[in-house]
Amino acid sequence: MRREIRRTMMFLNCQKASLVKDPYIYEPDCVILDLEDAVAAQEKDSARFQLYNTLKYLDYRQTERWVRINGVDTPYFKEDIRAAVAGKADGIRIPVCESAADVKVVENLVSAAEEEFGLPVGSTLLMAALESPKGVLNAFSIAAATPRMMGIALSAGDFTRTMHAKHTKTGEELFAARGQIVLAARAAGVMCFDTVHTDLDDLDSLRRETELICNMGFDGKSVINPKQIAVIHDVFNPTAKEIKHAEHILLALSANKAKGIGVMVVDGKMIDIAMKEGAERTLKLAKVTGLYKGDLV
Ligand SMILES: CC(=O)SCCNC(=O)CCNC(=O)[C@H](O)C(C)(C)COP(=O)(O)OP(=O)(O)OC[C@H]1O[C@@H](n2cnc3c(N)ncnc32)[C@H](O)[C@@H]1OP(=O)(O)O
Ligand SMILES: O=C([O-])CC(=O)C(=O)O
Ligand SMILES: [Mg+2]
Repeated sequence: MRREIRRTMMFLNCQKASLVKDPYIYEPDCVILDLEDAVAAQEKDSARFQLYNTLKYLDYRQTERWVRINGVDTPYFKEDIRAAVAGKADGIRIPVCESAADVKVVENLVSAAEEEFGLPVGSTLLMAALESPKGVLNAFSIAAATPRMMGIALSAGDFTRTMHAKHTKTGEELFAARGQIVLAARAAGVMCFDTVHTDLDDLDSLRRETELICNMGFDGKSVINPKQIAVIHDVFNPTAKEIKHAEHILLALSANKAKGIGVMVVDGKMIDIAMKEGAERTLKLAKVTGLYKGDLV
């Protein structure tokens, strides 16, 4: 099912039936059925077989279904694309994407598979994981490579490896990449996602990291374990105070517009037309998540 919001994209190892059978019970916005690094080299074929059957026969309810194929430099990715499209995945995540040309290679195969399996050409979304200096530097051309592009994501495991950087809890090694990715995504009009948090037991640092990327403008975060979902949703969901403030802004802007007043004070803050879109975004997110029942958006 297609989602408007994608706060969480949870990885599932396609090698493990126990993981892929019912992940929707944890209510992530999206799942990423992984054929790449979570799957051992000798298990690629059986994981792909399991992927196809999972997509075809299991009902993931409200959860959007993505497939992480193997990279375009591997012998596996062409069959991965056929299986994902045949199973009607919502989208395909391209790992270690380095250029718009990589996106085009995948897109051409996706179009061919859509024709082969009788789906409308263009119906499968794409997203790209940027995991190397080249990928991050090419973020804008990758994000703008095709109308199928849903978003771009930072993948810090491979990024820190290729940068010879340390993966820290404070994330200074990721500042430049995060900044570049969120800028490129907004310029191209696509979504952007932060990397997985690998420290499974440290939910406090997950919260701090999620607050950082939420404040920067990211739309969501990749997830490796169900216990990370509630923390991330909690950070992304607007608070009652934010919802009230957004309502006050929209009401004040509309009332003052009629009087010819452009700048005003709302809840102690200066407000003008520049704040309208942000307030609307807050209320839309609150509406989709069931936190706002009003009719201002
Ligand atoms: C750098 C990268 O490329 S990241 C992307 C590739 N990595 C992955 O896909 C890894 C995804 N995550 C996992 O496989 C697992 O969470 C692990 C291996 C990290 C930890 O596994 P566990 O120690 O079993 O986790 P935990 O004890 O918290 O599991 C609790 C429950 O959640 C389930 N669960 C754990 N992770 C997931 C997941 N990613 N998706 C769905 N269910 C999950 C477990 O099956 C378990 O269910 P149960 O109670 O019915 O038995
Ligand atoms: O996409 C992710 O966050 C996981 C990943 O592949 C990486 O960190 O290299
Ligand atoms: Mg990776």
